Amino acid sequence: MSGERNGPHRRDARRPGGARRGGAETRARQDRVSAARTVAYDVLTAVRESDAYANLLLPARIERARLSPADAGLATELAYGTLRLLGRYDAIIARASGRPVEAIDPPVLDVLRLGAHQLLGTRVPTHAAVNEQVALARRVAPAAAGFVNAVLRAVSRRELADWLDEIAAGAGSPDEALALVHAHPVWIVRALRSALEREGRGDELAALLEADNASPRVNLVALPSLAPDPGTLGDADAYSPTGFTAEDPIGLVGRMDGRVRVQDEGSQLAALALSRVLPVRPGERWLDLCSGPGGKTALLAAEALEGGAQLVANEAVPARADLVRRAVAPVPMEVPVHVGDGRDLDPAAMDAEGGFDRILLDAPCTGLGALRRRPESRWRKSPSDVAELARLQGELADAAFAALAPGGVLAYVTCSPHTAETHAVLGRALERWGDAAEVLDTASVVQRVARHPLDLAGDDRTVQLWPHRHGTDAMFIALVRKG
Ligand SMILES: C[S@@+](CC[C@H](N)C(=O)[O-])C[C@H]1O[C@@H](n2cnc3c(N)ncnc32)[C@H](O)[C@@H]1O
Repeated sequence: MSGERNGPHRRDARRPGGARRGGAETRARQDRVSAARTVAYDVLTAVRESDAYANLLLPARIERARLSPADAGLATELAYGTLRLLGRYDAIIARASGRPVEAIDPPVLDVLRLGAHQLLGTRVPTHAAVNEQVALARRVAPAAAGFVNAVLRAVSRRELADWLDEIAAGAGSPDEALALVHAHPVWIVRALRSALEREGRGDELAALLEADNASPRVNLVALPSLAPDPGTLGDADAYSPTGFTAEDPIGLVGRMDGRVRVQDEGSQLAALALSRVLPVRPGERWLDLCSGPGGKTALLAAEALEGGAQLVANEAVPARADLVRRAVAPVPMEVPVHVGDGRDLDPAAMDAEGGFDRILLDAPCTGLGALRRRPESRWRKSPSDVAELARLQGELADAAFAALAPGGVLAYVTCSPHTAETHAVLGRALERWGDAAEVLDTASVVQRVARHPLDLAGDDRTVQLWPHRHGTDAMFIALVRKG
């Protein structure tokens, strides 16, 4: 063993300049950063500097770097895990370095965050995590390599549980402690708590925050009548009758020509609540008002085809309207996709003079119900987004309700559980609509649609799904009938 180690040195020493080359080789080895870490670091940089979306950027970077499946998995874990838990790691780095993170150069801070995640959130051995991050620091901020080494060694000297106790103890309030430990902004912790408390389930808050920090499974939808039964393709979902998981989801999607798609189970239940609220009368007219990128439109189209209804889609953003066209292409029926602001909705221009029988308003929202899917999103949002979106949601709801035919049903859906976007928008809309509107027992409809009973809480008129309780995104669904 010692011979193996000494061999190269002896050989180098006999050659003129050999010792120098040996030093250079050692330095080169020390400076090596694995491709997976380089990709993860590049993604962190792009998210910080250019507001990039990690879930869009990462696959392209993985492909460009030609990572093996194992390295792609490591790069994904490092980038997503670091971004999700950023607030927690910043608090730990501040303590380990003895200075506020605002005083650390952003590129160096990203190196430290990536290192902290390897040390506290993965099984990467300590020496590999520290050495590679120091090598990365030498590449991106050479003067800070010693600092990175010292901080990461300090981080590595304690277990995660000890660090969490320490940052919780240093927090200014119980809410701030929860926010630091579970890596959510405080205002989001408060919003989620108040949504759970509204259902009498405030004690589930920690479970919800933890569920937001886990990677969601890849869930699939088999378009009814067009794809084989979900149970024959993989493991059927617990709740969605059209949903399932499979061993090789992406391969399966590739082979099924758009008839099998990636779709969250909660999104499927939201679309099915509308398509199955009542038996479909042939010739019914359906509208998907805010349809991009078209996940729910595709499912609605398959359901409309089965029942003999017609479907029209609308989307404000042209590029997203194109995605809707692509999503519905495998369904053998014509689904016109309009581009326009849903608030200016004109049923006559969509060939529905008498109004629509069913409208899905899957409203633009903060997406606080899908935090596990978009790792950086929680740090980018602010309470002012909520107020702005709530106004838009109310205006879209008014336009949708006005476009319903008598007896028609509106599904108001958000992938946010924030009560300002759910109950408050709905409550104010119902006041404006008065006796013309009746909220249906949405909970019974969703239970009837679901494969197995769901543990739903709160008011039966609306449904709130949750990642920690149902394994879905936190979708809100309310069915409203026009008198
Ligand atoms: C929550 S997403 C819809 C997701 C879609 N239902 C699906 O399942 O794939 C909301 C969509 O509304 C669009 N949108 C935003 N403002 C709009 C408006 N004023 N009118 C119509 N669509 C709008 C957004 O571009 C976005 O594509």
